[in-house]
Amino acid sequence: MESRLDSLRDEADALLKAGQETLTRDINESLNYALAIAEMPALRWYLAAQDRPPRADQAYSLSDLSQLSNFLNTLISHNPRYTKLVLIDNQGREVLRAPKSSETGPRVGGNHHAFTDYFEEASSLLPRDLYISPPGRNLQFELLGKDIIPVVNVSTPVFDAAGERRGVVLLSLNWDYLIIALRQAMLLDQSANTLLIDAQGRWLLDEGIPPLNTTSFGSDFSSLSPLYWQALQQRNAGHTTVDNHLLRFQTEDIRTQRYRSLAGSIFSENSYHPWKLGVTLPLPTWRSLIEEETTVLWFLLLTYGVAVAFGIFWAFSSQRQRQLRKAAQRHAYEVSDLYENAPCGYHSLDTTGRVIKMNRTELAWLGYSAQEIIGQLDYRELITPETRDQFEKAFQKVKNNQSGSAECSLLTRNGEQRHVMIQASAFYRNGQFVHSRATVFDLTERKQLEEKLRAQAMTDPLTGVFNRRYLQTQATAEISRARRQNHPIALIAIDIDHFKQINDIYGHDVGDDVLTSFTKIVADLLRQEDLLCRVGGEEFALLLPNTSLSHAEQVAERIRSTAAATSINVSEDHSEKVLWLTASLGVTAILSNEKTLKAALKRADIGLYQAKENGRNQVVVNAG
Ligand SMILES: Nc1nc2c(ncn2[C@@H]2O[C@H](COP(=O)(O)OP(=O)(O)OP(=O)(O)O)[C@@H](O)[C@H]2O)c(=O)[nH]1
Repeated sequence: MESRLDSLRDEADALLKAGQETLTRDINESLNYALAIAEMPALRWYLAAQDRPPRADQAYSLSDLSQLSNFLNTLISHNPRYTKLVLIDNQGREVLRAPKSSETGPRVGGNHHAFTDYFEEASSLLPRDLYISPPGRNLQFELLGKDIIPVVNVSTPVFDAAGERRGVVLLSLNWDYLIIALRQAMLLDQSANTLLIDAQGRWLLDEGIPPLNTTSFGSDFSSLSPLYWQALQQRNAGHTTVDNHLLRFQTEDIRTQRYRSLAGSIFSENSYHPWKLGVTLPLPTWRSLIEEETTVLWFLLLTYGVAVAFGIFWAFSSQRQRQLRKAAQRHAYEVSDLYENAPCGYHSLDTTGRVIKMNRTELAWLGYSAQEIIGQLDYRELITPETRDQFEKAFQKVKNNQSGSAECSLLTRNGEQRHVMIQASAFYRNGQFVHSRATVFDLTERKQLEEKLRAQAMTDPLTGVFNRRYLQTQATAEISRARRQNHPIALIAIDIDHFKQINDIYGHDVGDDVLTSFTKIVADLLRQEDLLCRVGGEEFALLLPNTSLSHAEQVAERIRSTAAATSINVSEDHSEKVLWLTASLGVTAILSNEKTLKAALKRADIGLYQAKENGRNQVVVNAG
């Protein structure tokens, strides 16, 4: 926009300059024309001849004068710039007029030119001085063809060769012709409008300018358009903005400015000068700029398109970036959550074994906070001394960039132990061990389950005492220990008497209750190291480590007597019953040469059989 304004100013300068030159050139030419005519010798002589008859020795004959008249007639008739040429004598009488046939101008007869401004002014001027009348003033209109046109009268005095004043030459300029030339010179741009206003604010052109299109020559422009008038009055020349137009104007005084000829002084009426010559150009708007410059339009459209495309791309890409960022955050959170809250423990140790990282799960197992462990403790301090060796071996392997695993027991803060499996590998960088990466599986529950299963496999589910299988496994160990320690070891076989009757009378469930109660009666009589096992339906075997045969007999007798003296409460069909029962027992010692229980069991069974045979509720020792 700024550059368009600059170029608009340049354009206005150029147009104004063209107008100035046309105006100056045309007026100058007219002035020179008038001077040249006034100095024609034939014309001087012709004027002088008006006062006295020509002498025979005169250089010019009457026919010459006729030729002069024809010459001037032809000159003016063929030059549309002038409407007439008039020679006036010192008395103001018209002595010659061209064109002869012209009916233009006020018909001044007699010496009536004597009272005109052009005659009065020129009559007092020196040779080569000129007078210019204001355009179209008073009687300065002429009928040309069918139009009444304004004229400017240019007059200059005529002197003869002796320097005697002989009259005045009047040349009338066709003002329309002059301003058409002016406007043509300034109409290079269709949107440009020309202004020419005299010092009184009179419009000197034939047409107005928008919006004062109806203005015509002689209108009082100062009151029709005060805005323009005010702007023109403020300075002699310059640029200004009026009514969305750029106005470039210049003060023109044809009496003084740029007049290049042999003329002397130029006179005119002061109140009509100087004129203001100007040009207006509409100020550019964005719309006009775009209309003028389709490239600008395309550029703007392109810029707009690129901006919109970039905006859309940016919106999509930032949305995509947000989605990616969110996905990355979610992923990071999931990874962190997986690490921290996995069902197994994770930790990393530096080369010395110090904990540098540990997840929440393992911290929870151990009962410590991260601050208490990370960077503070050697992992070895968390392992029971019994399993520390296994850890150490595995850790050395890991430091050598191999994978290592160890089953260890961890010591928790509250003194419990957690049996774990640690599997680890190394994080190496540039061939250097940086830290270990270990996964810790808690085997405590599995261990407990294993023990439970093992215990179940060794236990009689009804009575809770050991079963036959356990007796056989454990007996071997006990026998070997007894032999090692040279301690006696004894075995008692126990069988409840007439148990079948209990089942038959009270039912199998009551039989089960009786079995359980009997077991408790026996177990309560035993030491911790004694091993009571249910080896059959109502048969029990009792292994007594560090017990002699005689002592075993005492134990057997105590069992028998207690069982016989202890009532057993059972319920049958919602009624309570009290039962009494007895048991038969066979006692034997495990001999020092026996490695298994087999023979001893047989002996004890024989003793038991004898007890049954002897009437039941008794103890029989079978020493073997
Ligand atoms: N309720 C119950 N009965 C059992 C169980 N195991 C075995 N019995 C029963 O115990 C009874 C054992 O009977 P027998 O071998 O004839 O011996 P008894 O009746 O005790 O006679 P003696 O041993 O000769 O005094 C059988 O009826 C078995 O069915 C058990 O787990 N529960």
